[in-house]
Amino acid sequence: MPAVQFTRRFSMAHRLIADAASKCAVPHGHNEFVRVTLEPTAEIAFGGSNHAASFDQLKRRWHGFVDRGLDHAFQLNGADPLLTWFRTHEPERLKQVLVIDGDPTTEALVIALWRKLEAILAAEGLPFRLAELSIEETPTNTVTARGLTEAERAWKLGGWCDRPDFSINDILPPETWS
Ligand SMILES: Nc1nc2c(c(=O)[nH]1)N=C([C@H](O)[C@H](O)COP(=O)(O)OP(=O)(O)OP(=O)(O)O)CN2
Repeated sequence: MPAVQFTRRFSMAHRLIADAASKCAVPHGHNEFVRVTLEPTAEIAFGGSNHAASFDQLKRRWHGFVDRGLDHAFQLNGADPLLTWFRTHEPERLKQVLVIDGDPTTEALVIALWRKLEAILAAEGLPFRLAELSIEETPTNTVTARGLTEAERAWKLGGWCDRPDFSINDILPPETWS
């Protein structure tokens, strides 16, 4: 059955602190693209709508998350002292701070977004499975997943990854998640 593919652009900043000598330990940003491929798990209503779900149904919550959660978020390692700085001095900006267990690499974000989109598809009852998700970090660097391993699913990346809402960390209370 034909698969559908959607692409959304977002701006982000991050820094990678595991290697203190890396140029990426300094906060820097990218304009990125997230591309997802969804395969229908239900029959297309041939001769009727001729689709298993409209593009609007498929994209509404996912692109809502990209636009309202991911776009212009600062992605930080949960152990990064900058997180403490934001908690202490600019708590009002925490809604734009994405927190990951370990460095916020593009690989980690691909796994986090895979889990987020699966949660959204389940919550929306959409008859589709996620077949591929890729993030173009720069014009020369793209990271792609075509499924998750058991370890990637079990990784305690952050509870927000498995919630079908717009949250990007577990610091703020539930009333801020949508
Ligand atoms: N495995 C990973 N390595 C790196 C990541 C990552 O997400 N996963 N991210 C970075 C930095 O974000 C960095 O900004 C990108 O690094 P780099 O490839 O050096 O970027 P350039 O645009 O300079 O790449 P060129 O292809 O050389 O133009 C680093 N590493």
